[in-house]
Amino acid sequence: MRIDIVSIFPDYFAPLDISLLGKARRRGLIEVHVHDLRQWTHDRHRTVDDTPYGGGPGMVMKPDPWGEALDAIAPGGQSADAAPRLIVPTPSGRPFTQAMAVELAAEPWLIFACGRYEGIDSRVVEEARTRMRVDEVSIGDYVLAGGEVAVLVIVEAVGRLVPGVLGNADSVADDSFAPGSMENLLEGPVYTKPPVWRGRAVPEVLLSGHHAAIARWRRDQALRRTAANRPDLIAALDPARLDERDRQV
Ligand SMILES: N#Cc1ccccc1Cn1ccc2ccc(-c3cc(N)[nH]n3)cc21
Repeated sequence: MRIDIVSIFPDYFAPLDISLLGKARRRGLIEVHVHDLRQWTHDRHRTVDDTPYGGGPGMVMKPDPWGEALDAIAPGGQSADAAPRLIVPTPSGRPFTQAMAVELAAEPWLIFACGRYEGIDSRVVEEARTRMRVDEVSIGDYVLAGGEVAVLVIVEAVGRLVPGVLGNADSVADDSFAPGSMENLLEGPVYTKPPVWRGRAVPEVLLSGHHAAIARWRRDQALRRTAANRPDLIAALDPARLDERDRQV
């Protein structure tokens, strides 16, 4: 997978050189190119923003630098061998979900546009749609100061799904919210050594070696945590998938 990221703060993406994604890059599983948008400005002040038409607070990112950046990064647009998918984080985008992460992990080439100020002139997305697939994506119902943090979130969620990046493929299949998984339940509690820590013992069942009982306990814990923190997910469960024991939890 190739990833291009365009931002006026390229240093935001230093974390992509470490940990899981850093290893994936060194192993050639993911190729990441970070670009400073200002390299496509031509004035002395390297201007990327201007006042909004129609008035209102703040500034808006000018279309010209973005148009030139996307032209330079994806000159072929939708040509056969280079079909990038442009992801534009915005508070007004479609919710980013695990299902979307799975979908994006199958793409050969993603380009991320990191807006700042009050956003990017809307004609940039409009024009990009004429030559590539574009997704405007929100990572949650809160407002960030720009798209960079959202891109780090998306790149991590997508990158870990790229085949070979995670050591143990099974852990991806067990992910909460994994599409096609039995149902959307939150992860239950996890434990490791020591068996007693500051007087707190690991639940006996996890030390029992009784796999059916362990699976049952884990499902109970997942149901309890989901009911407590995400009652909306419980409401969305298919009743047919809940057995008598589940209903008692
Ligand atoms: N746009 C906009 C905007 C609109 C109003 C106020 C502040 C901003 C700041 N901003 C500029 C770029 C940009 C990108 C993504 C987010 C973003 C995503 C999620 N899920 N929350 N925030 C915010 C971004």
